[in-house]
Amino acid sequence: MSRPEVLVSLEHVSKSFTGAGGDELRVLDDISLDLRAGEIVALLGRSGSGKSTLLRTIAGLIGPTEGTVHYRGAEVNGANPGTAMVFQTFALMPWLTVQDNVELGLAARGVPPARRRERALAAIDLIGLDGFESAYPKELSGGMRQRVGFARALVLEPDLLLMDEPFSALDVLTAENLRTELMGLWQQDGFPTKAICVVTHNIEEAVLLADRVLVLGSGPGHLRAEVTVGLARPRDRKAPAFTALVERIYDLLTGREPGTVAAEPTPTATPLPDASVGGLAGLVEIVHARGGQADLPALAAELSFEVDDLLPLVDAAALLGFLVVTGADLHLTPAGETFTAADIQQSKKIFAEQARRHAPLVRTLDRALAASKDGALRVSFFQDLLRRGFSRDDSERQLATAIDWGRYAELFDYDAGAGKITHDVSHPPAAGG
Ligand SMILES: Nc1ncnc2c1ncn2[C@@H]1O[C@H](COP(=O)(O)OP(=O)(O)OP(=O)(O)O)[C@@H](O)[C@H]1O
Repeated sequence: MSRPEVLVSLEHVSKSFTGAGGDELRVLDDISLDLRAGEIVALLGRSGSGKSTLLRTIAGLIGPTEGTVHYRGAEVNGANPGTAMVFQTFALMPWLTVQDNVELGLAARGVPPARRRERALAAIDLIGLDGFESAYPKELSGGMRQRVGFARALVLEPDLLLMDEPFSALDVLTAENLRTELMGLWQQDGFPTKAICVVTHNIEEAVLLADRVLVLGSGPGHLRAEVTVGLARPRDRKAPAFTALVERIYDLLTGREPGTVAAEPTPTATPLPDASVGGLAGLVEIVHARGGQADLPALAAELSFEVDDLLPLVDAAALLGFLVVTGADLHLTPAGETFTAADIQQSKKIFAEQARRHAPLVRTLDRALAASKDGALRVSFFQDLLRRGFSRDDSERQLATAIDWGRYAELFDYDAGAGKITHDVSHPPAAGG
């Protein structure tokens, strides 16, 4: 059996933006992929991994810095004619009725008015907006507005429907409802699009919708793994095969990337997660309070946060050896247990020890200070070094995190006025680090 036709194909696509300081920020790195007729592909990754940039590149809304995008074999330069986009924030024209919003794209493509009207009515009907043709967006609930977003994209009958976190601005029930309806339509004959590519940072949503999940890694965004979801539709979130896949993808998102662990991790090879001491210690305490074990999605739901929001704290606690992450489960380690149970001075000592051992930038600063003549070093020295591996913003974030951690651990202090990192004289460094 021959494979379904390739609709859109990306070859060695990289994308860089020019940052605020004029420096180059690489957001996508060497991405190659094919999107084929008949499939739903989810692009899954953490915040900032470049998912939206990748989707906009597929749509031709932005051009790649390197590499090519092809639609049915023809190179795309400008808007990709085979795609239409559904946005997270609906992006409707508030001064136009539902009908006019849906017709807008057809007008831009030169479809005559009578045919426009006919096609818009069909799309409105398909997506369950019948009776709301003359309503204005402000009269509609979020769920209904996003239905307009879907109708406006589907009316164009794109080969490939692109969706950028289309359900994440909706409440949980509305989102679930719309997802289920969309999947119902997808399985019907006559659904006006051949393939769907959806951006999400929600693992369950990816497994619920997609035939293939492409997991993006960060810094810069790259394809980290591809997971095939061979489950029959409609899918049951509670089925063992479903939860097993979710667990596997959690491992891919939270685990270390193969090949990135150097013999002695360096500050650029092992960046510090963007987490304050207070934040990561709070997470360790919460896991401690739950008997040393917690399920990450359940914890996020309980705290009314997204899993994505908790990941930097999880990463930081795992880097420092306070938690171990297996799939979606967090387990307290003996070091985490002692850290939480100890008094403040003891906690600081444990933190200092773990940070020196496991947080490369903290270790680097600590060692450099120990070797300095007067126990003070210019922060710009480290900024310049970090710029070899990070953008300006990211190197500043790395230093801010290291300083926060080092201050708490009483390893060093920061004199912002002088722009110098200084040794915390009350606690001389341990010999050998
Ligand atoms: N036009 C732009 N100019 C400069 N930087 C940009 C631009 N667009 C995106 N970026 C940067 O590219 C990186 C990736 O952004 P992108 O929105 O693609 O990620 P994402 O994975 O979709 O994140 P999120 O889930 O938070 O939406 C970010 O660091 C972002 O600040």
